Amino acid sequence: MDKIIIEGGQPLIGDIVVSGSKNAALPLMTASLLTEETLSLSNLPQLADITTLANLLEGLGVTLHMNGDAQENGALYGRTLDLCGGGVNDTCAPYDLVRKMRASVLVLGPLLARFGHAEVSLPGGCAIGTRPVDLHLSGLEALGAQIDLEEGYIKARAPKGLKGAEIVLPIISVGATENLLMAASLAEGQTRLIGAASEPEVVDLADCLVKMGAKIAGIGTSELTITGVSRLSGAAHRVIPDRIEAGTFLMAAGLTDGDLNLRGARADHLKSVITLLESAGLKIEATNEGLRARRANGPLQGVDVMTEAYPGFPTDLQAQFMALMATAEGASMVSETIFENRFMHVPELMRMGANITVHGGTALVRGRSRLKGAPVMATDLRASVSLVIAALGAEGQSEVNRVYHLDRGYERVEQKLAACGARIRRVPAE
Ligand SMILES: CC(=O)N[C@H]1[C@@H](OP(=O)(O)OP(=O)(O)OC[C@H]2O[C@@H](n3ccc(=O)[nH]c3=O)[C@H](O)[C@@H]2O)O[C@H](CO)[C@@H](O)[C@@H]1O
Ligand SMILES: C=C(OP(=O)(O)O)C(=O)O
Repeated sequence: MDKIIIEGGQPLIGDIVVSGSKNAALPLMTASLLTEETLSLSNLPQLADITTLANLLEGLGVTLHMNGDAQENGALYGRTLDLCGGGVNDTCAPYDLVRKMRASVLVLGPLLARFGHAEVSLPGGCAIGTRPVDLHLSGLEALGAQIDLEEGYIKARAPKGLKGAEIVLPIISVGATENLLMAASLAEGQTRLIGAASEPEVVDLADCLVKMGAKIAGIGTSELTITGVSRLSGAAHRVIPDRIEAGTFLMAAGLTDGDLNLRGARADHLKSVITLLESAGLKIEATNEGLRARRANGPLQGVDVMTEAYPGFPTDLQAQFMALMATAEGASMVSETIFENRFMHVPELMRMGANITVHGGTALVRGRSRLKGAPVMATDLRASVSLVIAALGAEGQSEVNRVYHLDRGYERVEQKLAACGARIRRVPAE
């Protein structure tokens, strides 16, 4: 397995172009199953998760054609992917592909709505929590689907098609909202989705569905009204910039006492993050190109945070924020309310000298002036990057193992950081 070696202590100074959002791109790709025409997605990041989903869609019969905007070391970036669902001839998403990535479950709604049947492997538990899909399933049942769980597979049928209904989501779920939004777009009649997620990635999907001919009201709010149509068409859509990648680099600027220009970062998607980082002592300015981040003056201060659904502080930035707080003056309470097992970066940060005590879903971080480099193990995507940015600010050398997690969600991360002065290199597996 590849590992990353980092010599810490260099301030990150320079420009970073923010990539297209992984969590927007994945549901958008599954929307190609809703139509026999071509969906063209630009600004697609090059990531392991995108490849996994592309393989899954190709297995179902979607034809894929990739064009790149820029090339580096033979790979294409800022790519445009044309997906044509005209030849879909299989409605089964097998375990081998679904287990690699939970977002695969997003093929369920579109397949069921368009073909009247689908079989999708249950994604199973994963590192950050149990992550059930009960809300996806009960929502589809409300739309008239019959669902059975057999041999680890979700077997869904709607031989007479889906019918609009009122669905109340008791927990805000990004994935359930996306699955139900896609399914309801091709259902007969009107669906009201109450308690819907309003994350920018959900909005991006809804915007694309509207371009494809869907009728959706309330986009960006917690109540979506979808009037089903009998068919959707192709469309061209640009994936939004990755707010989680941008937020990660904002924190990296703070951790290394650097000065970063994040080209393409959208302040409107990062309001709660910017407010929190400013109260911790970062100066974040909107520029013509995106966001500029550096320390305001002096050391960072400990501040408390609680993860929440959008527009609250995102769980996908909790690990990175904890790394930042590990070197702030004073203490910080970090409360994780979305996933029950998302503190796996804690023992690894402690190997670097962080002082953290965990009680249930809350971690008390007592800051110290500097962390020390150490060999650490990446356990999930955001935990991995928290270790990378902690190592960039630490004294001495760190070795981050199991970086395949990082490759799921951060495009060319070593190149982007090295271009801003980081001493970082990847050691490929032997
Ligand atoms: C590919 C993608 O976009 N992943 C993001 C998506 O994941 P994902 O869509 O899986 O996350 P959800 O918003 O669905 O999960 C939120 C909470 O709802 C619970 N839940 C969810 C569905 C369900 O049927 N039953 C249930 O109980 C989950 O266990 C969790 O506690 O949103 C999360 C929350 O912002 C992010 O951390 C992930 O990065
Ligand atoms: C948890 C994440 O992704 P996924 O939902 O695909 O596991 C993430 O992007 O941080």
